[in-house]
Amino acid sequence: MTSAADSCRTPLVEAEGVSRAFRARQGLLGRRRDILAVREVDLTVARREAVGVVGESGCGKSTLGRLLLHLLKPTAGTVRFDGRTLAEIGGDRLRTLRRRMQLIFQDPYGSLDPRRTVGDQIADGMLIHGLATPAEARERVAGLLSQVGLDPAHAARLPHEFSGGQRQRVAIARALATGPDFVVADEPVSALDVSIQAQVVNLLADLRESLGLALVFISHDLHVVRHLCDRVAVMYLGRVVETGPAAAIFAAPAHPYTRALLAATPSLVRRRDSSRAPLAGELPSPSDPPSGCGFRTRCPFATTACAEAVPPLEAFGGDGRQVACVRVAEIG
Ligand SMILES: Nc1ncnc2c1ncn2[C@@H]1O[C@H](COP(=O)(O)OP(=O)(O)OP(=O)(O)O)[C@@H](O)[C@H]1O
Repeated sequence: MTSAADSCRTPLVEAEGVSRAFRARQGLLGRRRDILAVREVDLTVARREAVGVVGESGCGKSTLGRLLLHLLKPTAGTVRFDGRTLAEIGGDRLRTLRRRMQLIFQDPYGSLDPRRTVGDQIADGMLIHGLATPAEARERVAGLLSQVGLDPAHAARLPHEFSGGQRQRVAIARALATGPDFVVADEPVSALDVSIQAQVVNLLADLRESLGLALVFISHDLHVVRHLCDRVAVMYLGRVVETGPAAAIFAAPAHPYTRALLAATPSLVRRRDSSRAPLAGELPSPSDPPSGCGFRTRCPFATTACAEAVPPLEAFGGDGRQVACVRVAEIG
């Protein structure tokens, strides 16, 4: 049996060697091919920790988020939640764990039923999991709405009666209704007007703090990730190429891809830093990645050695970071 102290030390979520393949057609009439959307990813999320997952479109961020929540099954590797391997449990035990993990989507309108009141939709999780009677659920819905900054009297409204930012607040209230300790937020503000993105990000930051949530925050907005996250995992073609404390990575990115990604966000770049050139060239197809390091075809530092083997993620810099690049020590 594990003691309470052991259980606090165990990461809440642990992905080990996780991969996920999809069979997909290339173009309208093309052959079916396997796309390895996520490749041999190791990632841990501690209790109360916020981990940002960043990278270009198609690099596997959403797939990884769904694997961590067991909404998708890995084709290889394991995901553990609170010390238990999710693929090995089922039935009631999995349902009990499920209420502790929630997903917040990019598009709150798409994830809310347009014909049901927001109150009923927020109450669903509590009723399905038997956490409350209908009367208790109504009361808790009112509390959740005020917790996310909405008027509790608006529980009887339909989703279209809210603005985009308010709808995302409703989606957050719905995710919190089952009392999760792990939340994956997949681009939760990118569909919103820029003027209200910060309000929703601040709400997420406050809720994380007050409720002690572990959060995986998937985003291509590096400013938001820097503001919100303790740690970052940078993905390229399904693999994590750099991971470590957010402050260290944003101050001095080590992997050539992280450097390029940050260089593409001008206000994050120190002036006259010539080691960071923005990304050149096309993202290779995930169904036909380059041999060796996936980034080598766009990397200004690549040599023939980079084509030979996939570089492992290795400790670098002594600040808790890991980098998958055989040249990282040389390129300074
Ligand atoms: N259900 C699916 N069937 C086939 N291919 C898929 C499926 N889901 C994802 N993919 C492919 O897997 C790769 C990774 O997709 P994923 O959505 O995880 O990336 P992402 O980094 O979240 O992208 P974005 O930022 O655009 O959401 C892409 O090439 C995508 O086309």
